[in-house]
Amino acid sequence: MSLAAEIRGLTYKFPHNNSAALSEIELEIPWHTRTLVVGSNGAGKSTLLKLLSGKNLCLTGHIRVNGLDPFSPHSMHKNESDECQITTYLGTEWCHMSIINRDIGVQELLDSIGLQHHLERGQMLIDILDVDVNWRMHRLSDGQKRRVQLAMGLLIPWRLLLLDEVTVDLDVLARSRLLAFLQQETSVRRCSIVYATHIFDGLAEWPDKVLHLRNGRIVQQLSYPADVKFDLQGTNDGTVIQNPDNNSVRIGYAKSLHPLALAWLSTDENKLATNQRL
Ligand SMILES: Nc1ncnc2c1ncn2[C@@H]1O[C@H](COP(=O)(O)OP(=O)(O)OP(=O)(O)O)[C@@H](O)[C@H]1O
Repeated sequence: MSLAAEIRGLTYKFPHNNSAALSEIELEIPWHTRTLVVGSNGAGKSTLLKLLSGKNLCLTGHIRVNGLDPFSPHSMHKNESDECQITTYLGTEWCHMSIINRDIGVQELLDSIGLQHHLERGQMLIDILDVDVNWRMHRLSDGQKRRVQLAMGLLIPWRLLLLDEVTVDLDVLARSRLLAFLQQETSVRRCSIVYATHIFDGLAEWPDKVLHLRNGRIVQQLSYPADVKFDLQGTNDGTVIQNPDNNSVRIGYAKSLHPLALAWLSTDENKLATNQRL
């Protein structure tokens, strides 16, 4: 299988919603890559990740993850010859589930998902995320719960990891260690990551590709290093210069994707305002 994921001609509408949440999506995710999805609230990021994870059924278009339809029962379970599960989706809802917010220990939770079969990986995640296995879930802060979710969610290796804004309440140290771990994972084993976020700290050189979603459409895709250059010499703090002759951008001064996200979302807002006036 040459691609981790492939989407062709995907258009998706939620029931009782007249406008499409995603329109005419064409996307290829090669193995060993990290794709960052950028877009304003409601742009379609979560919908895209949920369709890739098989949580929602795609009726118009074609989605393959690891060569399989993510909605088919075959892709839900681990293949016996493969130690990995096909997709892991980690979203923000987990921390609010009542089953998590009760008097249960972290050790019990980790044991219940098979820590004993992944002891070395489990210990590494516990260290990276600074999780205390003696914690009781009902006494944890949001950020501590998030760390437990990530330690549990990443325990069993995956082929495609879908991260839906789940690093938002981590402290900077845990987030930075986690990003380094994820980068290492995609370089040492056959897997890829798609990560939707509004927080761009520490992400300047983390992705291989950045996708800009607007109103459910992919309006730009930048590949590293060809299309993204950081101008460390310039004095024009945070200016984004779009090359009119090709798909590339030059990001001024700050080695951060924050200026790029800001420029993209401001364009989206201006386009929306123009469309509303018409
Ligand atoms: N369950 C649902 N039923 C109907 N419409 C929905 C549903 N979930 C999302 N939508 C609509 O689909 C569009 C895309 O939503 P989505 O949640 O994918 O956006 P997002 O980019 O993840 O936004 P955010 O940054 O706010 O998380 C929005 O217009 C939203 O109103």
